[in-house]
Amino acid sequence: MTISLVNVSYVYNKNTPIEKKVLKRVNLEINLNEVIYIVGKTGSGKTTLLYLIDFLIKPTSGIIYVDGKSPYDNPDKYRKNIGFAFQFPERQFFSETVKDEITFSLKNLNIDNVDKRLEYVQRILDIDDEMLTKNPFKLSGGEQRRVAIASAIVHDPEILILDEPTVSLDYINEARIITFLKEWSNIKNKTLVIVTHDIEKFKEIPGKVYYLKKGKLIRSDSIGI
Ligand SMILES: Nc1ncnc2c1ncn2[C@@H]1O[C@H](COP(=O)(O)OP(=O)(O)OP(=O)(O)O)[C@@H](O)[C@H]1O
Repeated sequence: MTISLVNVSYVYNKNTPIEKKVLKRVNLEINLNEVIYIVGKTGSGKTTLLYLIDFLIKPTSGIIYVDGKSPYDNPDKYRKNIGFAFQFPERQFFSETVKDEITFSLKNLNIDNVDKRLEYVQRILDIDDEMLTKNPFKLSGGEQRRVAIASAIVHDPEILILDEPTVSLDYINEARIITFLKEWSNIKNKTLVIVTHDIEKFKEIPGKVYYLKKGKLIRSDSIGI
């Protein structure tokens, strides 16, 4: 799956006194097997850009294509191929147990092999059986982050989008996430889009780097390629 943004602009509260132009004529192509980093200061529009890439919002102007077609006629069809872990995991949780949280999308998308898929994400994200029985809202920050990512990848999407996956994690949890990302990015036909304000942390995972500055998306030197 290739996602293309062509001259995409985004304005919050357009034509009101609190209008805020966030993205200005952004061009970006996300191809299969790529790792893409989006870096920028706080408030530069990184999360807004991710919402556009997941078709959660529509551009104010410009066009988004998926494999040459508009995703907005049937966004769920295309979203099946995308996993999104938000910056604040507790805002994406809604289940009473970690197991229900992780397996929700499998039931929702009518995917079989629930046990196998669950086992896989438990292994790759270091989630033990005891954690499965816990309330996701009561986990530590590092555990919540792993559960959020597990929920985002359990249906085996092609594209994984992560908003600040390592922010406010201790060293051990950060290392776990980096190890997972290395493993996942090496799987064939997977694409990774990572928003971060700290690109240094990801230097072991080669990828293209883009900077968001004053609403413009600028290609920078790649890391590790
Ligand atoms: N729903 C909204 N309504 C109005 N303005 C918004 C809304 N969401 C975000 N903004 C504003 O748009 C700008 C970009 O926000 P965004 O969250 O995309 O930035 P960011 O780069 O992800 O920031 P951070 O690194 O702090 O998470 C900010 O100035 C923010 O205040």
